[in-house]
Amino acid sequence: MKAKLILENGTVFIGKAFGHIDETLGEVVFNTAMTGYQEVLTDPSYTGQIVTMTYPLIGNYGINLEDNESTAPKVKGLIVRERATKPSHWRCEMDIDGYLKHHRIMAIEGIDTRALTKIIRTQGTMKGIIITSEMKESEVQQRFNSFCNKEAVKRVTAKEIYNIEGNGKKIAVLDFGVKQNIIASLRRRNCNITVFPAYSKAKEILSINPDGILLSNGPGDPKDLPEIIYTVKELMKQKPIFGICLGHQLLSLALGGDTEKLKYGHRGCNHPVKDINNNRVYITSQNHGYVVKSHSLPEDVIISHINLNDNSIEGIQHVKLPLLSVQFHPEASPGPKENDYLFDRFLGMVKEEKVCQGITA
Ligand SMILES: NC(=O)CC[C@H](N)C(=O)O
Repeated sequence: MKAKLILENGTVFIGKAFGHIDETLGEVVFNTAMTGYQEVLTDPSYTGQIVTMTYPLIGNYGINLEDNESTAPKVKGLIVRERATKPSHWRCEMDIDGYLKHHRIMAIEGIDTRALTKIIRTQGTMKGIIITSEMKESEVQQRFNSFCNKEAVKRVTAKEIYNIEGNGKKIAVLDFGVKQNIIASLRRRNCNITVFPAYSKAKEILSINPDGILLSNGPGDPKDLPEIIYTVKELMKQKPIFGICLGHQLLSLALGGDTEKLKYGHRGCNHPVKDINNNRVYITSQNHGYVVKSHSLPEDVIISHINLNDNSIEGIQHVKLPLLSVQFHPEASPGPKENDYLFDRFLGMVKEEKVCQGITA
């Protein structure tokens, strides 16, 4: 069935609908990963967003149910150049069309994703709507005006506290939309994990007396979460903390820093980041639209990682307190696994090893 993608700036792309055929509205972003579409679809940080994959063929190895980053796709929609209709892989359990249909996610194929990406890159991230029937311009505008993603964390966080047994360090995970591979990375290190819903109070989290706290990734603007920033402020004086992506932004805000929206975000699997601690460059997996503002952090916070494409802040550490956070995804999924060492650095910090080296913020 013929479908249209209409952008907020008025550009119209014509393609063909697949997945769940309906109408969908979201913030249009692009991801440059060549593989890993399944992990992208199920990463809760994409809640409210329609993702364009810049790699031209998507779905060629199908979908397996083991590699998902959460129980269902979280994207608002998917845009591809070409959808593979005959996937081939020994772990393939279904094709992407069937998977999206099952979870009622709309997608569009046959789009010039290069042209679309160039628009986003030059004009910035904007809203978009995918429709299959005619819609008046005023109605499209109304849809755009109605879009709001402020409740995204509430939608994807755990509804209740749960525990995953382990005989290692006791780690409290604040779930803002946690990716499964963050949990798996802690499990591989035998941690005893307790996952808390995003709006849990500091007192509740501290009542289990964790050895360390992990602030997870998650969707939306960190500044929409003032209650959580307040909780982080209380926690950071008492326990070692590791923040990932949204968790890094929330920790930075709690420390007195500031965040801002990037023009078109960083989403992909090959972003070079320098770790100031060991002076090495790592290839990182990224998915964020906001970033910690340069020169906004207080003097006792140092920058531990920088992005070599645009020099933006990719990680921070506190000089006195055991606090560390990164903007990228050390758990990968999708992407290179070489940043996994950061989980060890965090657990080292929990064991009171010193990790403070960096440049003044
Ligand atoms: N992956 C994440 O945690 C994303 C953080 C935040 N929602 C952003 O877009 O910047």
